[in-house]
This record gives sequence, structure tokens and C-alpha cells, in this order.
Amino acid sequence: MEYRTNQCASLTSKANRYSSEQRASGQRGHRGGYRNQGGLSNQNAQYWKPKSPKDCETPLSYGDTTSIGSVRPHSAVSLPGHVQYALGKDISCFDICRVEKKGPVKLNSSLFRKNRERRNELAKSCPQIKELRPGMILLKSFISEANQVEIVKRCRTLGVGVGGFYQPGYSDGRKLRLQMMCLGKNWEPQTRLYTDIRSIDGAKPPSIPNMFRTLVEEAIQASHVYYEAKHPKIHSVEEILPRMSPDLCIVNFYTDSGKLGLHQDRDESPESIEKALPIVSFSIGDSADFEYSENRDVDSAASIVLESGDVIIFGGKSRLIFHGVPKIHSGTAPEQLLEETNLRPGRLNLTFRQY
Ligand SMILES: O=C(O)CCC(=O)C(=O)O
Ligand SMILES: [Fe+2]
Repeated sequence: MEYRTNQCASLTSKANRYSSEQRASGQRGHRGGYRNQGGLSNQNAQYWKPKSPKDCETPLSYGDTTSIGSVRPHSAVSLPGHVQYALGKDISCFDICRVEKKGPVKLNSSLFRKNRERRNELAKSCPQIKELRPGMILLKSFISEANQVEIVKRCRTLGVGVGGFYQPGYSDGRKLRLQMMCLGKNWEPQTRLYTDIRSIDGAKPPSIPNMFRTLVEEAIQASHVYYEAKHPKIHSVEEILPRMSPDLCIVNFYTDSGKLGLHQDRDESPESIEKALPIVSFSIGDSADFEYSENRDVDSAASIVLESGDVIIFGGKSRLIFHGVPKIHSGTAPEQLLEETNLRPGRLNLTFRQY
């Protein structure tokens, strides 16, 4: 897979060079270290087929230019959920929301849920920021409920359109235990390269909505304020956590059985890795165990629970931290979010990066 534009020609050679260096050193890159693979999995995927054009309409209200079909590859005709591309491949996109009127949502005990939502409310009035290790910072309940709703709606709209959610796989046939969509640039699991067009169907990834970029900026800003207070004598907090401007985002949706093995995010450009530009990760929906470790050893990994609205950032000295998602806690998503979005049981994760 190559970049198709002149502008990206230099990136192509860098990306290829970087990838062959990785291969030469025998290191596995981004999401390379899966465990518990257990063969193929379709996560009981549900694919949305529009019944009428009205089904395709989800209003966008933040003044972005992104919309269904705005980035059609070649001269293809597309319909959300069932897109036919010039490459001749027919892809059904996974719909992260239920189309039908809300059915019975299986909830944990209501007391447990109420307590957790009360905790979240308290946290919002007094946001908790915690450094997990140098350059790795957790912002609890950073994304407001209204913004969580908006993010789900936008991911849903983009996810059933051109370049939307699909279950990626490796060249040996193994499938990742999640649904994925890329924004800005496409990440190819088979080659571990970033490309402008995805090989599975020739689709061009939708662009990153401005609203998402603003939230990323705010999360980095809040981290800097935290570090300034913690290290008043430091010359610049960017020594601990560099600023970054995302040009790509990988959006994952995990159903109850979804998971992601310990891996490093290292398929971004050598410059990005060298400058240790952070990864900014949003969690929405069901909670998940998130483990991280300096090495590939799962047994020595630390573990935290990421809840809906949490943001985790890892850059600087933690840029190449191994991390993974071994478990999704079903039935833990905020009730209000489910009511307003019809989000399926599961967890939505967005990781923003600068190539
Ligand atoms: O889902 C998560 O929290 C992590 C996702 C991740 O590590 C990735 O997409 O590279
Ligand atoms: Fe990752």
C-alpha cells in the first residue's frame, strides 16, 4: 500500500523504511502482541442495512465539514452500511448503535449504577488528574456526558459510511477482537503502515471532526496545567508531555467479548516517536480493564479501570509503553448515554495520534 499523493510521497518512503527497520529488528509494532487470540471472531457483529434514506440521517451540529459520503473513493456509489467501491469489494459496516427502538438494556444492579453515576458527577465538579508514571496521565471523567453523546453520534454516522467500522485482520487470517475505523489516515493491520486509502475496500478515511480535535487540545492543556502545579520549577512542561496536533485517530469498538493484547503504538513516523508526541485516548461506553507495562510481560503489568468519559494520555517517557485491554465490563455504561444514543453494549475508544 502506498500513499497516493505527491504530498505524501516522502511519508511513504519514511513509513516503509520505518516498517522494514521494525521487521529487521524483529520487533512487533502497533497492536502486534496479541494474546488469547483464540482463532477468528466476529464478535457477534451486527451490520446495519439502511431501510430508507432517512435511516442515513444523523444531524451534525458542530459546524464540521465531515459527513456521510463526503470522502468517496474514486467514483463509487455508497450507502451507509452497504458500500460498493471501485475496487469491487462490498463492505458492510458495523453499526455501533441499535437501529431499532431501544430494546431491553441489561443493566448491573441499579444501586451500583446510581453510586457510580453519583461518583462521576462529583468527579466532574472536581476533575481528577493523576500521573500514572512519567508522561502517562489519567484524566478521570474528563469528557462531559453531552460530549460523550455527541462523540457516539458522530462515530456512528461516520462508522456506517464510507471508510466505516469493519473487523480488521492480519495477513495470516487472524482477526482483531474489535471493530475499527480510522480517521485522517488509515492504519493497515497487515502491513502496520499508515496509508491514505485502505486496502480492504479502497475507501479514504473520513477526516477527524473539529470537535474531537478541540477535546484533545483541552486534555493536553489540562495535563500541562497539572504538571505546572506539580513541577513549578520546570522550564517547560512540554519536556514531560510534548504538545501534539492529531492528524489521525483509530476508533475501536469492543463488544462484551472484545479485547486487545499488550502492544506498543509505534507505527507513527520516526519523528513523532523520537519527539515522544503523546497518544491521547478517549473511553466511552462500558468500562474496561486497561493494563500497561514497561515490557511485554503481562504478569507484571499494572491495571486500571477506564470508565466512560475518561481520557488517558501517554507521551514523553511513556510514549512506548506496552498497553492493552484484556476485559470489557458489560453493563457499566452510563444509562443516560445509552438512552440518548442507543449505543450497543460495549466500549468505544478513540486514540488520537500525530503521524
Ligand atoms: O482501547 C484502548 O483503550 C486502547 C486502544 C489501543 O491501544 C490502540 O488502538 O492502539
Ligand atoms: Fe495502542
